Amino acid sequence: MNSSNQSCVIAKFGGTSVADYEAMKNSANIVLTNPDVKVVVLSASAGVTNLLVALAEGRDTEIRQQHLAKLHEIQYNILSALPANPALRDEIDQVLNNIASLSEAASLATSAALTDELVSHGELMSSRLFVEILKEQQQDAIWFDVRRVIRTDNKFGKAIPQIDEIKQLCCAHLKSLAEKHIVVTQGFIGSENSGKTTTLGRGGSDYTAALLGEALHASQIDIWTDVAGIYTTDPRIVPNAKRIDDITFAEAAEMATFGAKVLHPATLVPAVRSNIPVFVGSSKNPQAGGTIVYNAHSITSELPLFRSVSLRRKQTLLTLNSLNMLHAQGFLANVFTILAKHNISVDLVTTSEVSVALTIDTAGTNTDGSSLLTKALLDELSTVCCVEVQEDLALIAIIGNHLTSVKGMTKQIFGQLEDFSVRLSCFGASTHNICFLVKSSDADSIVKILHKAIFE
Ligand SMILES: Nc1ncnc2c1ncn2[C@@H]1O[C@H](COP(=O)(O)OP(=O)(O)O)[C@@H](O)[C@H]1O
Ligand SMILES: N[C@@H](CC(=O)OP(=O)(O)O)C(=O)O
Repeated sequence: MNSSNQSCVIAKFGGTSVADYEAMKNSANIVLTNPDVKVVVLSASAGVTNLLVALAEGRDTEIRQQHLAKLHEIQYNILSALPANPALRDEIDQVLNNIASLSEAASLATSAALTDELVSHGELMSSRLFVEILKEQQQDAIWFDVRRVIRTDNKFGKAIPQIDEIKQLCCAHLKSLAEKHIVVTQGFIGSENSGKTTTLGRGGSDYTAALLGEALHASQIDIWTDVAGIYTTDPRIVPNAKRIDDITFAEAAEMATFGAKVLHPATLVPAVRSNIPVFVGSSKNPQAGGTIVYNAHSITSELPLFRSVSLRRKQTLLTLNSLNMLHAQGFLANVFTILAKHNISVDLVTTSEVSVALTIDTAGTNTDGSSLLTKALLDELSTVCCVEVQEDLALIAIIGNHLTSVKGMTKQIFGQLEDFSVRLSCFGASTHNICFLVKSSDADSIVKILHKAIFE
C-alpha cells in the first residue's frame, strides 16, 4: 500500500462489535471517521462461533434445530434492521441452508475439516451484512473472501499461516482493491493448498488483521473490542483495573501469551516483525481512547517494574517421575520428542533429581475445543516414566520489566499468597514475567489480591 504513499490502517472488529445492528453501526462509524482504514476484518457476531462449534460436534435433531433457529435469529435481527434487500436476504438464507446441511453431515460423522468449513460461515455472514451497513452510509465498500489470500497449512482447527504466500497473494488480489475501496473481509478463516477452508484457532481474527497488515505494509492495526484498551488485569475480574495507555510489543506479547484475552497471542508476531503499531480500543466508546502497542524505542517514559497481572484458566500439570533420570542423559529429550509428536507445546518446566513437572494448556485454542491431553500421549509417556496428571489449575503471571534485577521483588509477590498453595512457579527465563500455578478455585481471589497490592 505504501507504494502510493497512502496510510493504510487495518481495522478489526471482534464479535461484540458486530453482535447486532447497533454494534455494527458503531463499528461502521469508526470506519467512516478514519479515511486511512482500507481493510476491515470482522469476527462472527457474538455467540455465532460457539453455536457453530456446537453444531460441528454433531447434535441430535432437536438441539440442532434449536441452534439453527438461534443463528437465524441473530443474523435476521441485523438483516431486518437494514433497508429491504432481497438479494442480500437470499445470500444469507443460502449461508444458513449450507450451515443446516453441514450440521446434518456432522451429526453423522465429525471431522476437523468439516468443523472449519462449518464455523467459517459465521465470519462469512457478519462480513456480508457489514458491507451493507457501510453502503447504507454511502461508503464504497466491497466484500472480499479472505480465503483467497490467507493461505495456511492443513492443520484444521489451528492452521499455520504461510507468510510468504500470504504476502504474494495479498499483492496479487487485495492490494489494488484496498487502494480503491474499503475492503470488508473475514478474520479467523483461511484456506489450505487444495482450497479447503481452515481456521487459525479460537480468537484468531486479531491474527488475521496482523497478517494482512504485514502483507499490505499497514501503518497501523486497530483492534476494536468491548474494552477501551489493555488494562492492568482483566477488568471483568477487577473492575477498577487501570488502562495502560502505551505498552511495548514485548510486554503486550507476554500479556497475550499468559491469558489477556484482549489480544490473540500470535497477533503481535507479524506486528513486531514488521514494526507496525497496534491500537486496542472500544468500538462502543471510541472517544475513550485506548492502548497503543509499539516498539520499545517509541516509548519515552521509563518502563514500569509491574505492568499487569494475567490469568490463564484450564491448565494441566504433568509430573513425570523416573529413576532413569538420575545421572542419565537424554531423558528430557525423550520426553520432549514425545510431546512434540503429539503437538503439545510446553509452557512451564521445573525439574528435580528424578522428576520433571511441566504445564500444558490443554484447553488450547483449537477451533473444535478438543483437549490436547489424549490417551495416546499419556500411553506413550508411560513407556518412559510414571505420569501424574493434575487438572483444574490456573496460571497466574505477573508481567513487568527488569523483574530479575530488583531486590525483594519475589517477596512482594509471594508475600501476598500466604493463604494459598502454589503448585509450581517459574521465574528467570525472561525479565518480563514471574508465573505460578494455583488451584482454579483460588485464581480470581489471587488476581484481586495481587492487583490490589501492586496497582491500587
Ligand atoms: N488485561 C486485559 N485488558 C483488557 N481486557 C482483558 C484483559 N485480560 C482479559 N481481557 C478480556 O478480554 C476481553 C476482550 O477480548 P474478546 O472477548 O476476545 O474480544 P473480541 O470478541 O472483541 O475479540 C475483554 O472483555 C476482557 O474481559
Ligand atoms: N469468531 C472466532 C474468531 C474471533 O477472533 O472471534 P473474536 O474476535 O470475537 O474473539 C471466535 O469466536 O473464535
